[in-house]
Amino acid sequence: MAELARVRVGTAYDVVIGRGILEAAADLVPATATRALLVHSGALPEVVARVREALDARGVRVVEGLVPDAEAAKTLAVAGDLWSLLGRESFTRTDAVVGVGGGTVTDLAGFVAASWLRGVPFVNVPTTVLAMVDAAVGGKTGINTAEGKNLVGAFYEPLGVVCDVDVLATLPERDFVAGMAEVIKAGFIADPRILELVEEDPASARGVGRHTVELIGRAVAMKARVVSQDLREAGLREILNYGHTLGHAIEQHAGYTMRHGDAVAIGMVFAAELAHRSGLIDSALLARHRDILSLVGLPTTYAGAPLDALLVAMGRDKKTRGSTLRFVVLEDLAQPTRLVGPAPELLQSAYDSLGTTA
Ligand SMILES: NC(=O)c1ccc[n+]([C@@H]2O[C@H](COP(=O)([O-])OP(=O)(O)OC[C@H]3O[C@@H](n4cnc5c(N)ncnc54)[C@H](O)[C@@H]3O)[C@@H](O)[C@H]2O)c1
Ligand SMILES: O=C(O)C(=O)C[C@@H](O)[C@H](O)[C@H](O)COP(=O)(O)O
Ligand SMILES: [Zn+2]
Repeated sequence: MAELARVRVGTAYDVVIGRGILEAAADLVPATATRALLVHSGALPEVVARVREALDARGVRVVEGLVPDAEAAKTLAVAGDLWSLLGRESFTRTDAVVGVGGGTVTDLAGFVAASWLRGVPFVNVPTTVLAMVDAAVGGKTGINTAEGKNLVGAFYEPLGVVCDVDVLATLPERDFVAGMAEVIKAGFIADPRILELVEEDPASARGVGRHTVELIGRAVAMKARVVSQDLREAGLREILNYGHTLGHAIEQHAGYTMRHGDAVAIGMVFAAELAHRSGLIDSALLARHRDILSLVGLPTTYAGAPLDALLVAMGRDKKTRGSTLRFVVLEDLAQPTRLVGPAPELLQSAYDSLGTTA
């Protein structure tokens, strides 16, 4: 058991990154808790068993909250099933929710914790790269609706986040790489050293390699800095949405069958095209987007829908004001800004460029 890094998020909680540290999740559950709802998808029985045993050892009675895998977990029906379970088990405000899994599980578990009795303690045990660096950190919880991604949710912070890098050994490469989209996002918006590390050793972005722990640590630290200043997304926090305006619309259009990280990768290329075509970034920075995303195996092209089919969902993006779309774009590396109300022709030409490999 080794703790490798600890990142404080605001004044509220720590994200601990280490090896063999899963059991630490049980220590984060308040001493007053007599029950814990263990939310997981059944995909990682050994990981869940270790957390369950650690809770048992503390005298906390574990209630199994088995949910569907991936985006199928983030629905009103699944949240409703968990609320019913909490009701049947008479969960009180001193009891806890523990989410063990990828970002879909931690988003759902956090939302259920935020809404049950208007808020009960919860702990995150992220098991994907994406959940470690992003979803489990920062207090955004929620579910999807047919109309859009994360349209229902709450800002609600965990008591702590335990990232055990050892669990990534079983993560399929495609899911590992999808999580790296959010790490690369952190590189473009705030921490260019991330981009250098990936370019130097792309293997560390495809599976656990020599730079992986540093990549995770840097991305977590970046997110912690941002959310510590702007938990409720009054302004600064919007930068974390780089690539998400189009990305979320693609996910909704595809019926939530595409990996979030893949959609965000495409969305970042789109945002870079918007910035380049608006005279904000040069062709080298635009090319760096396509190059680094391709280097790790992320998609950079998309022709799955006409732009018109995505504009409705983009209109429901949380950054939209009235009917004015707002995109996070770069004006230079690590200098994010907003592009407000881009002309339809600009949107179309940037979008058309995604249909090619140019
Ligand atoms: N709340 C936030 O701030 C925030 C930030 C980023 C993303 N998200 C959300 O996170 C979700 C995506 O999360 P994700 O990419 O982790 O997807 P996911 O939760 O669907 O996990 C991907 C797949 O990996 C499997 N898996 C998980 N851990 C594993 C492991 N260690 N070994 C083997 N298989 C494993 C899962 O069972 C699943 O099939 C999206 O819904 C997205 O909207 C939220
Ligand atoms: O934490 C944030 O803020 C983010 O925007 C991080 C994103 O990577 C994440 O996908 C988030 O869930 C998107 O939030 P939303 O508010 O656009 O639904
Ligand atoms: Zn995201």
